[in-house]
Amino acid sequence: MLTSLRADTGDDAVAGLTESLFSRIDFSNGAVVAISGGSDSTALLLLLKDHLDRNAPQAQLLAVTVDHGLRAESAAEARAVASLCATLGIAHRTMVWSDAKPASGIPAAAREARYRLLAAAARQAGIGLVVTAHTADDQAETVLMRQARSDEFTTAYGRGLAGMAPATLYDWQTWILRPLLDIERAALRAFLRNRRIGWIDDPTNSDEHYERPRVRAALYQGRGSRRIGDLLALAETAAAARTDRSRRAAALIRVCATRPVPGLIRLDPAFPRGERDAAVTALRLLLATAGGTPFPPDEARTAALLDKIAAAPLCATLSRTVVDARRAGIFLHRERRDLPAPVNAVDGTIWDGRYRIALRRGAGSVSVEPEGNVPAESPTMGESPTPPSLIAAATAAEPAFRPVAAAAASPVVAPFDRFLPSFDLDLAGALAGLVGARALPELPFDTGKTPTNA
Ligand SMILES: Nc1ncnc2c1ncn2[C@@H]1O[C@H](COP(=O)(O)OP(=O)(O)OP(=O)(O)O)[C@@H](O)[C@H]1O
Repeated sequence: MLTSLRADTGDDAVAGLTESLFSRIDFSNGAVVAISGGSDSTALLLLLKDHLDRNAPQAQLLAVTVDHGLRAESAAEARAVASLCATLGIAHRTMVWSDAKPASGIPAAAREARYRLLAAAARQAGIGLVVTAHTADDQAETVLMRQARSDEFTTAYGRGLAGMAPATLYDWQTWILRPLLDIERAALRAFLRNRRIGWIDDPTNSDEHYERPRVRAALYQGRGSRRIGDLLALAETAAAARTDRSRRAAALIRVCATRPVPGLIRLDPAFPRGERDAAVTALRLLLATAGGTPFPPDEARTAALLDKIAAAPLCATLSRTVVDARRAGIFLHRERRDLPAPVNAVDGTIWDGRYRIALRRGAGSVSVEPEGNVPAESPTMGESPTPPSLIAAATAAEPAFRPVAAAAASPVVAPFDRFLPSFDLDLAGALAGLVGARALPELPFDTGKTPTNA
């Protein structure tokens, strides 16, 4: 639903608005505001500053600008933002994207770099929260772009049509919140004019060589607000459906999945008989987690696999994961093909998409490679013995360090480790519990209402 903010808004109305935007967010560990100097992020900075001054004056507020180095003016623009922040008494930092730029796919690479640098600035300041100024206009554009790409099936119940999540966990560590998703850009600009604050217009935002500006132009040809309101309503319905399906998939995993040994997941034979959409979603995410792939396998292929599993026995591979369905259960483990070659273990890096490496303090040179052949023993897991050949196959794909005690590997939930949208928090938590990954960091917002759409 669109929230209104009008040009003639007085202090009381702004206080009411900021209350509705920010009061469910816990700022006690501070916040980074991602500010490009454009209208949206400048307005966000002012609104949040107002809110914190009134409600949490001790909270640390840090404005961060990423200088992508893609336009001649970018460094000067970052300085202009720094100077605005100095006037407002807000700490500011510029992070420079200094890596070599790719020949194509610049917007995606810039976005990737932007989140990495924003999260790094937050981490270095001891802040766990980044706030961005994505607006209702941005959300409507996202839905239009995804509509243009998706097929009928995704359009009906698409993950994509839910648009941007109001919150995303980045690197399983830093929360990115988007509190302005219900507010139109025009309203934010009116607010800035009212306060006599200027902003920078980035010419890339209207460069129709890029997809988003083309979609933006098309959006306004269809008469702004009404169209945006319709697209937001569509996104809200899709988000609710997606969150619901994701929660049912999480419940299925909690009931049906266990981990007999590291690297091996066992599903109860009842799993394929769960609600179909939830079972397909659960299986997609389980396959990606077991195989260490950032994207889950295709929905249609996973649905076909689920049908075959129901008619076990079966041994098949999807998403680098062997699926072995037999009387004792349905077992998933990393396939042996294309495991990483022996390499030097680097602290904090991810091995095979599945494990985060932590070197022990003072460890010298450490190598990591797959465990390889192990003798098949036959431990008994409660009442149901796990087939020893499966334990051996799963263990063979586990990481082994040399020297053995110089490092440790902790499991990660591959499809959500980088970006976890709030729609899937419950599902990510169920997967983390299953594989023994680190628990999710505490939520800095109230999940009962927005910003999780839950
Ligand atoms: N260079 C940057 N430095 C810091 N944050 C940024 C930068 N670019 C974008 N962001 C953040 O991401 C949000 C969305 O980015 P996008 O490029 O879609 O914004 P925009 O429409 O240009 O918004 P704005 O008018 O605030 O620049 C911005 O509102 C801002 O919070």
